[in-house]
Amino acid sequence: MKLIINPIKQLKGQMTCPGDKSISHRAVMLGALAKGTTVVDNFLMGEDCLATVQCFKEMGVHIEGPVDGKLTIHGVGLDGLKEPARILDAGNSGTTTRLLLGILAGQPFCSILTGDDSLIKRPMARVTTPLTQMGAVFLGRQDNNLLPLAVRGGTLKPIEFISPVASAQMKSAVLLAGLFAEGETSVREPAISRDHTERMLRHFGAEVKVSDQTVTVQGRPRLAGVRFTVPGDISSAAFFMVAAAIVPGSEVTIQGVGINPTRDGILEVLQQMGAQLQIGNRRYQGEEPVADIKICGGELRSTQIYGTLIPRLIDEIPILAVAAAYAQGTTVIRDAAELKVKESNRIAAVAAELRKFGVMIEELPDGLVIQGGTPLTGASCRSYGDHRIAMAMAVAGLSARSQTIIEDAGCVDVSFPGFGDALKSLTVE
Ligand SMILES: O=C(O)C1=C[C@@H](OP(=O)(O)O)[C@@H](O)[C@H](O)C1
Ligand SMILES: C=C(OP(=O)(O)O)C(=O)O
Repeated sequence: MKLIINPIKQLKGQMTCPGDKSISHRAVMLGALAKGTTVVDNFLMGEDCLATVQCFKEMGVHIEGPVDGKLTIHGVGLDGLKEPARILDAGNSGTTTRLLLGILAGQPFCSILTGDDSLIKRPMARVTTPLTQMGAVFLGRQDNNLLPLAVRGGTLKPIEFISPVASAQMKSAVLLAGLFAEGETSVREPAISRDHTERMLRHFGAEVKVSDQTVTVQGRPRLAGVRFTVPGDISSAAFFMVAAAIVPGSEVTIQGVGINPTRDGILEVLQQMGAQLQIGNRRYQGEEPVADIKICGGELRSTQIYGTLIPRLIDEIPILAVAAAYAQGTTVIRDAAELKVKESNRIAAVAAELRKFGVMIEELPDGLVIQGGTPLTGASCRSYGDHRIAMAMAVAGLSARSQTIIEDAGCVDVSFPGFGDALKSLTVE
């Protein structure tokens, strides 16, 4: 599938974004491990979350839907998963893989997990190493670093894990494994990463303590099914926030966006860049804060993005690089080496594709330097099979001087099915 983007006059109107991807994955996982029924509304019907649903069905969990965003999970309890007869396929999803490895580590059975061409290149030793310390046995290429991975789980012992990277996937893998260990399992991070696992564990009835950068979970909790609505995904809203910000005269309101403080770095950065952004109607959906976000087009200025802000906006860096290309001055992004091990090497992909629009951009080992303010020409872009690169480059084309084409853009369905239609519905040509 190709996305063809013609320069537009304005973006105007109201929209909602699909459900949060991180929260949707966790809802399936904890719903399966709970006793009783969990009903989730606004579940993300993206390919990544559907892969998670399929993996749990393979382990004997009865799941209905998703139909129109409603998913019903008939939980089997902490000890109720069954040995899967088939290889579990996480598709393109790092979150499915790493969190599921944490759960598989605690199962008294054998399982094999694999994924697509991108996922089988992404590092997994970051989770298999602590999970091995807890007592799980893995077999995989490069010292248990690469999928496909075979897992023999079993009785686990709790650990105090000091994580070298601020990664919610690493933290969550160890905390989920900690559910199957007697006693307290803790994870200390160098900076705080998204805390959806911690919030949702509490919602299902687990005991979770947080102090500074350390999270502790008490093993063998009684998890009970819950009902909740998944907030709109701020990482999907990000494309429309930046689109509205860079196209003069635009005015877009995105309703029901998750604004969890461990995820809201983009709001801070866009405000620093001078974007006209209003956050209103703040409320809670379950354990998660949400709000309506209104954003209007105008002049942007460059900024610096680094340090503890990075984990709070890690998935928004490709689209923030597009905002930087339209901003006056030089934007510097540092401390983001993690971008090299996402669905693509996002530092290299953003640099290569924005150069095609005529943007002066330099790659750093851990970031990017972007010279903004020069008008962009249209470009013919690759997606690298990476949903966030495809959507970021589509947005870059909205205010360019000629047509932009994104090849191989079907990958947007990983996190944002209907992205193209949502864009069209707000476009004033
Ligand atoms: O836990 C999660 O749901 C996620 C954590 C982040 O990855 P890392 O933990 O690798 O930083 C993020 O990039 C990913 O899209 C989703
Ligand atoms: C990095 C991402 O996801 P995952 O790690 O789950 O593949 C993402 O959605 O940008």
